[in-house]
Amino acid sequence: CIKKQRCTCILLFHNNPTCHLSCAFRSLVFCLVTALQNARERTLIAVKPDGVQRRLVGQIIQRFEQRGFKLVGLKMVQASHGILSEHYGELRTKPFFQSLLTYMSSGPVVVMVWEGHNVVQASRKMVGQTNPAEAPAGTIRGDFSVHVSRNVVHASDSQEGAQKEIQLWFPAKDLLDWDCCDQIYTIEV
Ligand SMILES: Nc1ncnc2c1ncn2[C@@H]1O[C@H](COP(=O)(O)OP(=O)(O)OP(=O)(O)O)[C@@H](O)[C@H]1O
Ligand SMILES: Nc1nc2c(ncn2[C@H]2C[C@H](O)[C@@H](COP(=O)(O)OP(=O)(O)O)O2)c(=O)[nH]1
Ligand SMILES: [Mg+2]
Repeated sequence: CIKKQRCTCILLFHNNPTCHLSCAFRSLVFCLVTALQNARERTLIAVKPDGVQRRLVGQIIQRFEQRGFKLVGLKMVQASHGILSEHYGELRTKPFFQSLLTYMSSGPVVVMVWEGHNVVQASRKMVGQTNPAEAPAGTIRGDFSVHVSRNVVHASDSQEGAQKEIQLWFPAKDLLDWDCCDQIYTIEV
């Protein structure tokens, strides 16, 4: 007698009070689990070589922290063409693909995994359009960049993409599950 659709649980009442109670309990558990899963959504953010060279790492991290997201993985790496070709596999046929790899491997990148409610979509909005000329002021690209080939930061563009990119850049053991003491003040669980 429970119909589940995402977190919307509809109870269809009938005459058996025991079953009614157990249904209510199950739907409550389902809602809690769904809320926790949403809160654990993760995305991959990378400060590209131009962002590192221009000492923008701190300001970029600060934007994600102050929005209320939780940092669960962080490293600085000199990325190889191998990992970058996989990361940008969908752009393989684009005319700028080789120059993109050259630019992305030209210096260190700071790669991060951020966690939180709706983090994939929210971070795309915080980052702004691919072409900084179209990115509004207030977004990272809109505030810190002028040209599409030097747009400072990467953000996963879907939950599926985020999962693949996180697996590509981080072994699971390097991602930390930790309790944020302010979590109850940033989402409703
Ligand atoms: N026309 C272009 N000229 C130069 N570089 C480009 C161009 N279009 C895209 N790029 C580079 O390729 C990257 C990947 O392009 P994509 O279409 O995935 O944009 P994005 O998703 O906004 O960026 P990213 O994947 O790095 O977050 C861009 O971030 C940018 O660095
Ligand atoms: N040089 C050059 N680079 C480009 C062009 N289009 C995209 N890129 C680069 C910048 C992007 O951040 C990166 C990845 O492209 P994307 O995944 O389509 O965009 P985005 O996810 O970074 O917003 O590739 C492009 O037209 N020319
Ligand atoms: Mg992209």
